[in-house]
Amino acid sequence: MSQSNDILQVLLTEEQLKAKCAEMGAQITKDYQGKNLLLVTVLKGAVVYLADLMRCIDLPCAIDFMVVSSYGSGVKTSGVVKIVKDLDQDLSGKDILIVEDILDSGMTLSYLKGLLQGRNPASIRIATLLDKPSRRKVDLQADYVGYEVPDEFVVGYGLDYDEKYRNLPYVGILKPEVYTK
Ligand SMILES: O=P(O)(O)OC[C@H]1O[C@H](OP(=O)(O)OP(=O)(O)O)[C@H](O)[C@@H]1O
Ligand code: HPA
Ligand SMILES: [Mg+2]
Repeated sequence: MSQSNDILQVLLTEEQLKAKCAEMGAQITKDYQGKNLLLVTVLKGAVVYLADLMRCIDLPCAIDFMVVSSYGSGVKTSGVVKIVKDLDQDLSGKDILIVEDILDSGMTLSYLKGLLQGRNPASIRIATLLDKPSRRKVDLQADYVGYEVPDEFVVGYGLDYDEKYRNLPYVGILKPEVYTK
């Protein structure tokens, strides 16, 4: 059965996502000239965005990954951010750009930013493809934002519900009956 049957509405098409990566990549390329850029990506959701964004950054840059989880198999944050896998390197002197798929309650990123800040990087910023400001629980803003999304649970382009839908090429609103039944 096609996963598209569970989608209420397509919010962002493949073409829009591609254009946004090009736009954000060009801005990051401008801003990080002469810097020691390290893209820190939060698995698993942000992996699709990273793969597209990094190819639009025309600069030498390294990548590294963390696994952090607070949603488990639900649609609401547990509020407890768990580090499942940490970075493999020292951050001193590096210009860190945290790459995320979505900034929702902000619990994940505020925890992560604080943690990495304590490791003495040269700078630290956040790039998020999606921003859902209506759900924010902590005062946090990203430095680079792709699109603002409404207060709906969205999936696709890396974002999951219960580990499904990550491979949809677009971002769509999940039908509520999928997670209320
Ligand atoms: O702003 P918040 O409310 O903290 O939500 C954002 C986080 O939630 C999702 O991750 P999740 O914990 O579902 O892990 P996943 O990336 O493996 O899907 C998403 O990828 C962000 O990392
Ligand atoms: O809307 C969402 N969709 C998928 N994962 C998420 N993690 C936080 N918000 C969301
Ligand atoms: Mg998730």
